[in-house]
Amino acid sequence: MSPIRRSRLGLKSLTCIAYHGFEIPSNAPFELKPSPGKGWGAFATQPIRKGFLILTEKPVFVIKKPHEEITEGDIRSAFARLTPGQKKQFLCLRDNGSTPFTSMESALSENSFATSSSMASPVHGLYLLHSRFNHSCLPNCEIPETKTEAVRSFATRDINIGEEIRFCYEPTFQCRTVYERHEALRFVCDCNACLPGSFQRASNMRRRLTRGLQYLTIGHDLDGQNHGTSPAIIFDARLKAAAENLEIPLSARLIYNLLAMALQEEEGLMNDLLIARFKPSILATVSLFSTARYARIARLAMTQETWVDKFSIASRLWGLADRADVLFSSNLPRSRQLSV
Ligand SMILES: C[S@@+](CC[C@H](N)C(=O)[O-])C[C@H]1O[C@@H](n2cnc3c(N)ncnc32)[C@H](O)[C@@H]1O
Repeated sequence: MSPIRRSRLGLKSLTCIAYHGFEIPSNAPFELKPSPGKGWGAFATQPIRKGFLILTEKPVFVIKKPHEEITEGDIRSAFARLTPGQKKQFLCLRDNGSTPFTSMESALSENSFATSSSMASPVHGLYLLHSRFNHSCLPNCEIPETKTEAVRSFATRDINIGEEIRFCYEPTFQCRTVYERHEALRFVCDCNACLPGSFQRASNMRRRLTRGLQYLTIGHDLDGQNHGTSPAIIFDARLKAAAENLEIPLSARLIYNLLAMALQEEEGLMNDLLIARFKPSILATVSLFSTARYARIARLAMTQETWVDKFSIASRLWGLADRADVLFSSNLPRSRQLSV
């Protein structure tokens, strides 16, 4: 049989065994192989310590356009500029490790990352290796947003040899129930938070609560909008209005922030990247207390080892009004940056 055949993309495609031809850096701590029920995936070939940089990867090509404006023609032009070796690897891409993609657009959307968080200059890059990482709602790896074209993955906990390396495809999933996650993913994830059982039930509750706590502290929902009743996140109309007007008192704001962190810790989602993202705003809230005794309690809370303990100490502030509350809510642009 000839190794060359016409693919459904209308391009000459190699009959390659999916992904065997991909060039993995010799020091990369993983291999690509089939992952039961998930096509192919990346599996640790050595123990990977928490915080370890797993892979830095440059894109095969980038397209500087919003995702919805990228056309088949844009991708064909980018493809035409590739080296023969890169073309060969691109043509080895398979939909979930099995069938050839039906269009260049679907090949790109399954294998790309948006690398610019700026709405003004969106960039989509095609990444052969990171696109092999499967999803988990309880991941052991994270690929932080980046403004550079190279994307990097980090271990968010220790990963054992032979364990699959998986990241969460959508950051808002920490606030979404299993039903909402599967609807967005369009496949059924098999992690502990998704499999029916007591962990899943507790997980749904934690994630729903985290979403509500975020609404209370940022003043809007995950999509940046204030929501009426559908879906109802905050049922108490006065509390909801206070959140949207950023009138939640400092004491409650700190408690909500710490409870959200404690819930993520309990869920198994806590990691150094998450702490780096949220701790500065929590410390900023702590620094705003002007009543000496409240400020002392807030600082004491932050010295505790776990987020549950931090929350537990901060709860002593519940219902207490600080002199800085008014200042805080009248300083909207600044206070919007101070929440989880
Ligand atoms: C970017 S690809 C990941 C690599 C892919 N498994 C492969 O063989 O090339 C994304 C696709 O992998 C599959 N997938 C990823 N995570 C999964 C999971 N947790 N459960 C089931 N399928 C998953 C889905 O079909 C998804 O559309």
